[in-house]
Order: sequence, then C-alpha cells, then structure tokens
Amino acid sequence: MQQFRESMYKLIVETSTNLPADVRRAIQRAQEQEDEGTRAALSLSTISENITMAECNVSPICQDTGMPTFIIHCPVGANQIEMKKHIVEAVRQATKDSKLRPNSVDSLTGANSGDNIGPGVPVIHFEQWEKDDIDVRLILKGGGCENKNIQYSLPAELEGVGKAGRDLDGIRKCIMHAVYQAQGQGCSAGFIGVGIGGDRTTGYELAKHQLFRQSDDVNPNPELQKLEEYVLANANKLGIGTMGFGGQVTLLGCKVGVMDRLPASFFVSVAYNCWAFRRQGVVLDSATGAIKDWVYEGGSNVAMADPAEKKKDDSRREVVLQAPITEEQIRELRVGDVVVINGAMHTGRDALHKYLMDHDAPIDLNGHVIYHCGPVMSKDESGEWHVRAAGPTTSIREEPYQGDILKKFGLRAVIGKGGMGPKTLAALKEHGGVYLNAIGGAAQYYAECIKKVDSVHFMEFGIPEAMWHLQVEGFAAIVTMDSHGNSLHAEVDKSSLEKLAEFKEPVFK
Ligand SMILES: O=C(O)C[C@H](O)C(=O)O
Ligand code: SF4
Repeated sequence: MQQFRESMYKLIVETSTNLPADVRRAIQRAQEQEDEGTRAALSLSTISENITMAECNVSPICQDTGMPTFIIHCPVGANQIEMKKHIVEAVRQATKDSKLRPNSVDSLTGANSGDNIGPGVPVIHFEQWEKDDIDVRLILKGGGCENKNIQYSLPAELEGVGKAGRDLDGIRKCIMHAVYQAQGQGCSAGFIGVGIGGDRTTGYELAKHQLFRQSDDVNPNPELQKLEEYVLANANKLGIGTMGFGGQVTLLGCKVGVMDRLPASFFVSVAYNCWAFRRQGVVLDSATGAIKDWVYEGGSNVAMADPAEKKKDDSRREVVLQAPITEEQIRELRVGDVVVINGAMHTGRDALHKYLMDHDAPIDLNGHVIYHCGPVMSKDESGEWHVRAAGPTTSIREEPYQGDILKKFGLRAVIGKGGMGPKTLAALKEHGGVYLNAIGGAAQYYAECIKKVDSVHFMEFGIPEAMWHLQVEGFAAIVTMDSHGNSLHAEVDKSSLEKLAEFKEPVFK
C-alpha cells in the first residue's frame, strides 16, 4: 500500500481542479439552451472559461473546496486504520499546496485548524465488499450549496405547490419546491440528489449518495426514472436560471434513490450541488495502492468553449469604475448594468461583518467596495501573499448586518452572489449603494483580476474569514440590486414562485 497516499493526493487534486466530463457536458448543453447575450448565457461563458482556467492552472475550480467526503469500498483484510491516516496526510498536503482551502472551523471558537483536519473532518466512510480492488470516491461539496439542502417531512403544506402527501406526487412536489427555494444561492444551475425514506440522517446520506451516480445512468426503478425525467424537464420551467439571473436552465441533473422508512416518518431529503459539481473516484490495486482506473471520465476529454467566442449583448451597459466610488456614480447604475471595477477592494464575510457591527474598521472604507469572498491564499518565500482562487460567497448570510455596515462606514458597493434581502435593499436606496452579483464558483476567473494583495487584517479569523485588502483590474459583476429600490433577486423569486404554483395539480396518481 506504499502508493495509497500518493493516489489519494492525486484524487484530491483532480477533484478540486478538473471538472469531470459528464458535468462539463451538462454545462455545455445548458449553454446551447440559453439565448445568446442574456445574463445567464454570459454567466455560463464565464463558468466555462473558469473550468478551463482551473484545469490549466491546476488550481481550485471554486475557492470553497467543501467538506472533503471519501466513500471507500475495500476487500476484507484491507487496513482501514492505515488508509485513514494516509487520507488525512494527503488532505493536509493538498491544503498546504493550495489545492484545498483550509475549511475546517471549530464550531464553538471559530478557530480555523488551517489544514482541513479537525473533529469530523475529513469525512471518511468505509464499506467492505467482495471485490479485490479498493474503490475510493471523493466529493468536494461547498458550503453555499450545502446550505440549500432541504429535508421534508410528509405530509406537508408547501409554498406554491400546496399539500404534499405521502406518495409519489407528494415527493414530486417536494423536489420542485427544493429547486425553487435554492434560487441562485447554491450557484445554479445545479444537480440534485434525492433520498426518499430512511430517517433524518440516512435520508440525507442516501440523497448525497445519489450524487455519485453516473450522470447518464438509468434508474432501475421505472417509477423513479419517470420522476427524474419529469423533474429535470420541469424544474427548468421555473425560470430561475444560472446564478438566479433568470433563464432556461436551472437544473442540470436529478437522481433519486429510495429506502425503507418507519411507519410514522416519511422524509424526502434533497442534496443540492452547485454547477461546480466536484466528484471523482479511483480504483486502486489493493496490494500497492496504485491507481488502476478513474471512475468518472476525466474533464480533459471535453474542451469548454473558447472564451474568445463570448457573445456580447450590445444593449447591456458597461460602466467602468475606479474605487473609491462616489454616490453620484452609484446613483447612475441600474439593475442589469455590467460594472467593471478597478482599484481597491476588501474582502469580508461572516466573522468580519459581525465584528464591524460594534468595532471600528482597521482602514477608511469610505467610498469603498466590500467583496463577500473567502479566498484560497498562499505565501511565497519572501512572505508575499498570492490569491489562488477567489470567487464570491453567498451574501444573504450578511443580511442582518450589511445595511448597518454600509451606512456606518460609507461603503458604496457590495459584491457577492445570490443577492440580499429587503433590509440591504432599503440601505442601498437610503445611502446610495449598489449590490453587484459576481459569478459564483468562478474562482480562477476572479483570481486573475486580482493584481496585488496590499495587506491583510484579522488573520486570527482564519484565511477565508480574514479581511484581505486587494488591488483589482477589470473585475466585472452585474448590478442586481440598485440604489433605486430595484432587485433582480426579488423579481426572479416572485416569478419563479408563480411558476411553481403551476405545478400544483397532481401528475403521478
Ligand atoms: O465559502 C465560500 O467561499 C462559498 C460558499 O460555498 C458559498 O457558496 O457561499
Ligand atoms: S461558491 Fe458556489 S460553486 Fe463554490 S462551493 Fe459555493 S455553491 Fe458551489
């Protein structure tokens, strides 16, 4: 088993940096379906470009490299204690090499362990089987889409679709609702795994296991096969689209599994995975630990579209802004405009927003831009920091703080993804601010716009939560909430709820 650790390292790097062929094909199909020049089509082009960049740079596709989850099948006699040790070391090394972001955070103190190792992290499941080889699957599922997982207990009354009973049609309603409630916050277009039955724990486990299925497999249960096809075809009619910008494609895949339940319980568990659907697997020789084969077709076989072919919509206004920005400049912006930022930008997410509520900022933020982002960083020998991956994080978590912070420090622009709520919208209007939606998961694309790391504050919050002071060039994002009370997110939410209600009538009787 001398090669086992190295094989695990290769598996981690491949999973984090090279999106597999089936996921790439699903994204390409979505590109074909979207109308040229729309926000959704532009976002998909950026996503495609990002996929290629990650592969070329051998760097994380998305900065949130998720909760490393290993599922291992091994023959009787394989040493699980040894394997576990090697996996831990491989995770540690991959984190050191910036292939994984340090993502393991003490839930009570907030301290980041710095190496992705901690109680319960990484997740490793073993199962014995009759075969001679070892099969190791890895999924790197990020926190934003994990937050959009949802579990239903039937019977239930669901927004939009109404009563959901303990039958196939009730299950159908749950899944349609699950796609609706995710909106763009889990970086749609997404993939869903559904677990019917089990208890609260095994139901979710079953749902996650569905994400490991081959994307073109056919469900052996004909009823579930029909359900999968139905959901895939109809969820796209909700019009949520890529990043919740509206569009033809909201869902890229749907896999449903079933297990028994208790008479009193009926759970439908939905695991939502973003477009950055990072899962791979290897088949290993159980004597040496060497890789014999990869489980999913590698991404390098499917080239994504050349970004030079990116179609531009001439009706879309593009505004270049140099930070710091004035109120007048902000008041001119409207939902739909593309803003290109040059100059200073500061990252800040959960820990910083909480802190700034009752403390001063370490620098003058007047007229500045805050970026909801937890980057992957590395330090070179001379002590200089470099950004390895830096896409946006889900902004809605900062909803309780953002409006107050905007006014308190005179910020003019907030960049994130998935949009924010009414409190922030009101503050943008009152104070003269704008919310810019960056493309979630496009971590390589944005890292390239960051030309320099000026300095950092609050390293005690850990790398993702620290406040990084950056210099950017050509950082493009779309205005989705302006200073005149308009919110694209509120509009898409409203129209998709109306569309969801069209799926109220029974389909599976
Ligand atoms: O933690 C992050 O960087 C992003 C997160 O996965 C999110 O989608 O909000
Ligand atoms: S930022 Fe988006 S693409 Fe990245 S892990 Fe979170 S949900 Fe997925």
